[in-house]
Amino acid sequence: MTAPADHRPDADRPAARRRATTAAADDATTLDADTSRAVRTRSLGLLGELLRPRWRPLAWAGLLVVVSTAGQVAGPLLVQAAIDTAVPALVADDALPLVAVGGAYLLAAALGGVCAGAYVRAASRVAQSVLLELRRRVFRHTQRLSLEFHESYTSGRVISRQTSDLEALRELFDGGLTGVVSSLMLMVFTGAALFWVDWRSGLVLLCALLPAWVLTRWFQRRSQLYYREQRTASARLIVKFVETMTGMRAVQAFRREPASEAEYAHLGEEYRDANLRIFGVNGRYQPGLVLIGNVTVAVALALGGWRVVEGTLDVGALVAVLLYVKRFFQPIQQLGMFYNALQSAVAALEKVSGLLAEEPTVAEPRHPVPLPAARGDVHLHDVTFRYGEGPVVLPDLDLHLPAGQTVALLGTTGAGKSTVAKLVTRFYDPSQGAVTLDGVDLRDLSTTDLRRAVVMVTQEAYLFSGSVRENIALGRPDATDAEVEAAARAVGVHDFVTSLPDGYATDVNKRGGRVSAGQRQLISFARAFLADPAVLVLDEATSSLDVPGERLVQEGLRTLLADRTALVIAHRLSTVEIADRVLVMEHGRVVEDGAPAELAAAGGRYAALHAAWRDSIA
Ligand SMILES: Nc1ncnc2c1ncn2[C@@H]1O[C@H](COP(=O)(O)OP(=O)(O)OP(=O)(O)O)[C@@H](O)[C@H]1O
Repeated sequence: MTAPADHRPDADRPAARRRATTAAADDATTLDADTSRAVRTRSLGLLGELLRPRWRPLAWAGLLVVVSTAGQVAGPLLVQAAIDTAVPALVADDALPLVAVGGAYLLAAALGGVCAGAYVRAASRVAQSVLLELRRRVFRHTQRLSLEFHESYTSGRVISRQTSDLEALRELFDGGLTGVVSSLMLMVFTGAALFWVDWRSGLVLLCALLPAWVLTRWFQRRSQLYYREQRTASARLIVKFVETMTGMRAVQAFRREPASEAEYAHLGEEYRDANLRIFGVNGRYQPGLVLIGNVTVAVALALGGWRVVEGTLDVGALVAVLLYVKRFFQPIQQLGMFYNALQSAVAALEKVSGLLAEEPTVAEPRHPVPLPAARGDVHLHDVTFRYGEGPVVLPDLDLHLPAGQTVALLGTTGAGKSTVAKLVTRFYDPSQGAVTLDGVDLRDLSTTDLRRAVVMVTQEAYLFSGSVRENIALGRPDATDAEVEAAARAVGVHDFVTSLPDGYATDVNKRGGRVSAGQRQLISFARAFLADPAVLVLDEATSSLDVPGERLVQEGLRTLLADRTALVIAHRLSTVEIADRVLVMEHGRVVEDGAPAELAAAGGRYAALHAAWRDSIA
């Protein structure tokens, strides 16, 4: 057995810092400078990782955008050449220069257009493949994360990572990003062409850049904050919606509809306000830029006109200058608009990269110890356990479950029964001590060996959409029809399945395929029976079944538990009676341990519980 300290993942990294930069930081709208930098580095790192293997198509897209921008920027230069050179030549009866300039104009426009189209197609292909990979990664990674993560990170938040955040990135990639790149390119080329035509007018443009820059910085700071707020508000809205819909039974049973509606409406208002703040800041930024652009055109016109009169600037050059100055501000406006999508996408990327940076707390061992055929000897060696930084739930528990024994676990609510189950199935690792299977620390087993050897059947007996057959074969998809049927027969659910409209092919979620709570449990027993683990952990359903239903489930259970180590969180007397051994827990400690008949006679807690059960049946 290895020392527990060796198994702690990320032991050298302060937990608080890790938490602050990963998914836990999601709800924060303001981050301190260090965290903000760490979040940015992480997002850029992710982006780099996604783009690096796609450098060839990216380089091709880059080439196309350069050619298309050059084609567009050539226009005013050709207009200048037409006015200052070709028209005077035509006046002197030489039409050739004008034909040449006209032809060049057409060629530049055609080249610009064709390359712009090709660029959009090339860039979108890269963008779509990046999105597809990100979508897959988020799904794969979320599935890999330990139960601890899923118990603390609500499903609504996971859903918004996969939906609205990836959607924000899609919006950016689809419309925005290609536009941002071509706009930036257009600005650089236009500025350079302006200096080329007349550097003095270029200086006028440079002066105008200062107020434009100040305005843009102001806009950036504001909108960054507002976009974070907007995304947080949107995630809260989704969380509330998902929670209400998944807990609909409780909502309706306790008539929580008005309260839920009020809370949802409040969150909706917060979301609306966050959006309004974004529009407010946009509404000031864009007209501000237009104003700066128009003032610059006016100044360039006045100065240029003056110099034309003086004879130091040609009319054609003045026209080209005005066209360039006007064109220079168009992409800035476009950038301003794209900035929204960019902000939204940056915030989304921060969150998605946070989720991807979460490490499974239950880590896969680097050098797993093989355990091809487990016997099922389970031992909790002096286990102490607490959830995260919370109070100690299990103080120093030493428990041995010999191979083949059926153990019923009883105790008051909150005593720690499910926690023991989660440790035996390694959904959590002990804070101190170790859990071993056939003498091997669970932390040293590969997930495949562990899940083959130890299976947990939970109260909910979750059925996935698909056929009954697929549901039974969940743990062994390669099982033959005969094996599936044999498992169903063994636990006594075969007759029920054959009575369904399409037998084993019936879709459990379709009409006619609806199954009762007891049948659902039997199907999940058949699933566990087929998986044939050495150790079975079962959280028995508390739902009361009718007497024939209960008898059926009980018989199924008896078959399922035979010949394997079983730990059953028992809620029924009949289950306890088929157990070889009963453990009664209280405040994380085992207070009674023995054969059911022995404990019933001993007059302790189990005896009292046993008597109460007997009375309730009588
Ligand atoms: N995910 C969790 N995070 C933090 N604390 C938890 C978590 N799950 C359980 N606890 C706490 O650990 C203690 C033991 O809980 P556990 O679920 O093991 O009890 P139990 O005996 O199975 O109770 P029940 O019969 O009600 O299911 C309780 O005090 C509970 O509040």
